[in-house]
This record gives sequence, structure tokens and C-alpha cells, in this order.
Amino acid sequence: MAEKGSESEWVVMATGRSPTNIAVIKYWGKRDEDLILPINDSISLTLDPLHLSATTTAAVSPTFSRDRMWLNGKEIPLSGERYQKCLREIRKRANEVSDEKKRIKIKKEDWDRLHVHISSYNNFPTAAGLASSAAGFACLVFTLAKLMNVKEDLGQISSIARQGSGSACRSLFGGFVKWTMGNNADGSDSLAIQLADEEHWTDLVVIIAVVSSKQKETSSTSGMRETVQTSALIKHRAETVVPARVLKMEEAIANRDFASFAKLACADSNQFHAVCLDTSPPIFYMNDTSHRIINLVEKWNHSEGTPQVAYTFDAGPNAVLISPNRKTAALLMQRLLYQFPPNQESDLTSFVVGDKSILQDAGVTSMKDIENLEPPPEIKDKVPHQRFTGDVSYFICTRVGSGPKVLTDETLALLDPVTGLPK
Ligand SMILES: Nc1ncnc2c1ncn2[C@@H]1O[C@H](COP(=O)(O)OP(=O)(O)OP(=O)(O)O)[C@@H](O)[C@H]1O
Ligand SMILES: C[C@@](O)(CCOP(=O)(O)OP(=O)(O)O)CC(=O)O
Repeated sequence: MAEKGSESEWVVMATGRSPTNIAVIKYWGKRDEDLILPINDSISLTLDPLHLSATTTAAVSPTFSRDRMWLNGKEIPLSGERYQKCLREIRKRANEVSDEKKRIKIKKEDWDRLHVHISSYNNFPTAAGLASSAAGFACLVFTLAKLMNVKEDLGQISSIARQGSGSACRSLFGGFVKWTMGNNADGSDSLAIQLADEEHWTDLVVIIAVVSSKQKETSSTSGMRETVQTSALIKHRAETVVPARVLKMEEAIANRDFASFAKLACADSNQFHAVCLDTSPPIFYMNDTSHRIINLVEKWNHSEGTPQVAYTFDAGPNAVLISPNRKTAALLMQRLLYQFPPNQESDLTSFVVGDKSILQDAGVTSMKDIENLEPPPEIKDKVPHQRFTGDVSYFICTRVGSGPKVLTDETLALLDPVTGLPK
């Protein structure tokens, strides 16, 4: 067993931070529910962890009597199969850990007997359609792998995160990421690979319109199961449409070809929602506000004759809007604020969060500026044009960002280094 001289009351910890991601070619449907193996490849953008990320501290100590986890300060059960799988797979790959200064040595075989405490915090709303599960499971697996000195590469680690939540595997890398569905029955080749890092296409600006922060009615897990069981269109999507789109999307990303990128992303989001509608009973993830956002973008793109903005929607009503540069992002922000102004009681600081400099570029520095916005030219002469006050809860301005990182600053740890309990 691990030793520290004659004492046994030590705690060893690791802290990591992992980003969330947004798919531009969607994962929807599993060929193996147990191992979480998808029916098609998918491609995502990793979002800047500064604005959307999970931070997780994992600790081990001989004084811990069982595995425990806290999420956003509240203890949650670790008994769920997905947590258990991640813990089991990481433990299997654990190696010796020694800290000579602290005179601690944990042997490889000790990990089967030692228990862990895990505390995680999301810097954005959990279970609100902003992919907290992706950031969360990526961070859990990444941080446990650091704590247990796992030597496997990030691709292999991603295939463990995949078993927590499919989309989580794509959060193990920054930039532009592909989850290759793989062929092996054991899922060993169903993992994430980085297509390009976060420095590849730095002009892109991402604006998320948070339409509703309520929990959704149909989880992704059960939604995609029902689609696979009942949709007549999903097979065609997975076998014919997506493989061709994945190749084109890889090319668009490699060439920083925004027009092609935007067309593919919008088409794939719409097809994903079409197969949801083709499910029996049909699944509606978007709402009227989502549809109005699509209209706003489509009208603008059409009037310019070339895509100004791409939109994509996951299993919920929130819109993720991607602009090719800051100038277009500012014009988009004006359009969004014109059509979806905040409620009277909101303030600008909490209505637009993240990279607020986009607001300045849009010439908006006060609530009065939002009131005074002119309708955009493409809708100006078309009556009636309405403003939908309060229909968007808030906006998050962000960008493509980096992959998981170890946080070495001990003050950022979420567990107390002496007790191993949440701070
Ligand atoms: N930081 C975290 N660490 C570990 N698990 C997490 C973390 N954050 C979220 N989860 C897990 O993910 C679940 C939420 O996943 P869910 O799919 O319902 O929402 P979401 O991922 O935020 O939204 P969506 O999948 O629609 O984008 C939580 O109940 C919890 O089990
Ligand atoms: C619409 C999506 O966001 C679906 C994500 O599904 P999850 O990864 O949440 O599902 P499970 O694997 O069952 O946990 C599209 C995507 O992220 O590719």
C-alpha cells in the first residue's frame, strides 16, 4: 500500500480544466448503446474554456472510504453506469505515482483499493443545452488520468471520455476536432482526432443565443435512440449524407473556406432537426425563437449573396452562430439585439457575456443604444418587422479555443489539500 513514512494521512490531487464543443457535423444515433459507438463521424469546434468549461479536481487518499463526487458544490451519486465506466477504464490504466518530497508512493496495484474524491464546477449553466456533459466528462477523464499517471495518448483518453457521453470525446482537443466512428466492436478505434488546432482559424467569432435555460424534455441519449429505432431518414443520413459532408467540411476547415463551412454547418443542423421530426413520436428541440434566428440569418445571407454567418442548434433551442470575422460578428450582434432586445429589468453586462468587445464593435454601450438600433436593411422594407423582447435570455460571445489543461496553481483546486473535501 501507499506510504508516507509512518503517516498515512496524505492527500494527492490533480486539477484540470476542459472546454465544451459544438458540433458542425452532428453525432446523432448509436450503433452500440453500451459502449457509446456512433453511426457516423462528427466534427466540432472546441469553444474557448475562458467562457465555457468545466474545472475538476480529483484527489486520492488512504483515508477516503469510498469514491465521491461533487458537482457545482453539491454531492451527486457516482453510481451511474457512465461514471462507473470512466472510473473503471481509467483505473485499469493507472500507473505508479511517487512524490519524493512528500515521501508518498502509490504503487500501480494500489489504485484498485484506493478511493477518489472528485469535485467539478462548470463556469456556465449545467444541463441547459450548452453541452456541460461534454466538458464535464472530458474533464473528469482527463483529470483522473493525470492523477493516476495514465500514459495513454489523448486519442485513447478520448475513447474513455466517449463512454461518459459521446460528444465528450471531442472535448479532449482544442481547435477543430473529428470523432471517427471506428469499426472495431470493442470501440477501441472510435475516438477523437484533432483536424487543426485553435491557431488555425483565429478570425472566427462564436455568438451563442441562450434561448432557454430550462432542462429539455427529451435527453440526447433517449432522443437519438428513438430516432434510430423509428426514423426512415436516419440511415440515409448516416450512410450517405454525413460521409460526404465530413469530407467537404474537413476541406472547408483546412482551407478556411467560410462559405463552404457555413453552408455545410447550416445544412447539417437542419438535417439533424429534420431526423428528429422524422422520429416517432416527433422530437422538437427548436422553438419559435430558434426559427426566428434561422430566418434572420438566412435572410441576411441571401441578401448578401454569400454566407455571412453559420448557425447550428444542438438538442435544444439555443443558437450557436459562427461569423467569419469581428466585423461580421458586430453586424450580427446589431441584428440580434435589434430583434431580441433584453427585458427592461436586464442590464447590458449580464445580457451579453464573454468577449464583450464585440458589443463595442457593434456600437452598443448602453441599453439606450439597443432601443435606438435601426432595423437591418434586408428587413427594412418588409412589414411587419417585430422585436421580440426577452425571447433570448442572454448572449455569450466566444471563439474557438484550446483543449484540456492541467491547472498547477493549487489555489484553483476545488478540494481541500488536507481533508480532500470541497473547499
Ligand atoms: N462538470 C461536470 N463533471 C461531471 N459531470 C458533469 C459535469 N457537468 C455536467 N455533467 C453531467 O452531465 C449531465 C448534464 O448533461 P445533459 O446532457 O443533460 O446537459 P448538457 O450537456 O448541459 O446539455 P446538452 O447535452 O443538451 O448540450 C449532468 O447531470 C451530469 O451528470
Ligand atoms: C445534438 C448533439 O449535441 C448530440 C450530443 O449527444 P450526447 O453526447 O449528449 O449523447 P450521449 O452520447 O448519449 O451522452 C450533437 C453533437 O454534439 O454531435
